[in-house]
Amino acid sequence: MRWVRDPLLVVEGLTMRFGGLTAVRDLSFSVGRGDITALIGPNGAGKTTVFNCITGFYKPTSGLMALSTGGPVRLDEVAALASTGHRYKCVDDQIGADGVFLLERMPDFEIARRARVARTFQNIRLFSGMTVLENLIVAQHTPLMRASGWTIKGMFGALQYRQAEAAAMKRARYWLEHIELTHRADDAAGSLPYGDQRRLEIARAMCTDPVLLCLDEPAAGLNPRESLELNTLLRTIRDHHATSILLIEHDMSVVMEISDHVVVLEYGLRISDGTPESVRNDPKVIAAYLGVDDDEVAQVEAEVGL
Ligand SMILES: Nc1ncnc2c1ncn2[C@@H]1O[C@H](COP(=O)(O)OP(=O)(O)OP(=O)(O)O)[C@@H](O)[C@H]1O
Repeated sequence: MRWVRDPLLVVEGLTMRFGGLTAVRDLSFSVGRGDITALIGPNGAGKTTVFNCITGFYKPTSGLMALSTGGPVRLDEVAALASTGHRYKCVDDQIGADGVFLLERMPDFEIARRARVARTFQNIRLFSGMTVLENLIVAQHTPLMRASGWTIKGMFGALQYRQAEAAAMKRARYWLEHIELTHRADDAAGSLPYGDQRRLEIARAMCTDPVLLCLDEPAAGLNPRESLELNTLLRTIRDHHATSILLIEHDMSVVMEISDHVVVLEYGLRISDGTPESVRNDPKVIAAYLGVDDDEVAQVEAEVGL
């Protein structure tokens, strides 16, 4: 169980209130380094709110979210850092350097750049008028701008900038091949079929070289063939890259097929946490899903093989 042995992210006592509504209540769970972790639960359980807290879109009401890129999160180290009042501690101050990051204290752009957490949204947010390849290059804007010395070196074609540009192109081409869209590189992203756009979004997020990739319902709206392609892509990311995946997903066949670890929420509370097998046989989880519409019950039972 990597989420115990080698946690990349530890969430402790996370609470998020919107006025009188508590969307997430004292939630604790870990994400194992190298795992695919699924966050599941009925509609309104608080899954997207958790994502929004981890990625800095919301500032949580209370709680701790510690991410460690160099080795397992150690709570003594986290407590020592928290007591200093700092947001993170890196090996050196370079962006991208390994370190410990207190996400609840960091703004969203710093979470993306320094802690290297990338995300996708429930609705597709590609630059639809740009080409497929341009979408992958734009994702690498920050390292390119840094190498350009914020335009001057870029304008004069400095070696450092040309090297960064070549590296960005190489990475974009690598991901294009992995999502099998090399032949569509010069087409507008908005002209791709839905499933291809979903995979392009994931490839774009991977171009930022994240340690944690947060995917909000990546299988939503996909047909069975596209779902299989998505599973293959996510397994490739897990098995061949130093990127752990945290996903929200309603499609139980995807969750049970590819997850190493499943965390179940209901009304903002964690009701189950473990391997896919243990979670799908957990009476609390079955009851939570039985609490939804009858047709959804039948669908979930069929998908988890009950
Ligand atoms: N910005 C907000 N302001 C007020 N209430 C919010 C806000 N965001 C979420 N909520 C509420 O918090 C609760 C949890 O919502 P959330 O979107 O996190 O659930 P979810 O599990 O992701 O649901 P779904 O599966 O339907 O996407 C809901 O009652 C929702 O209405």
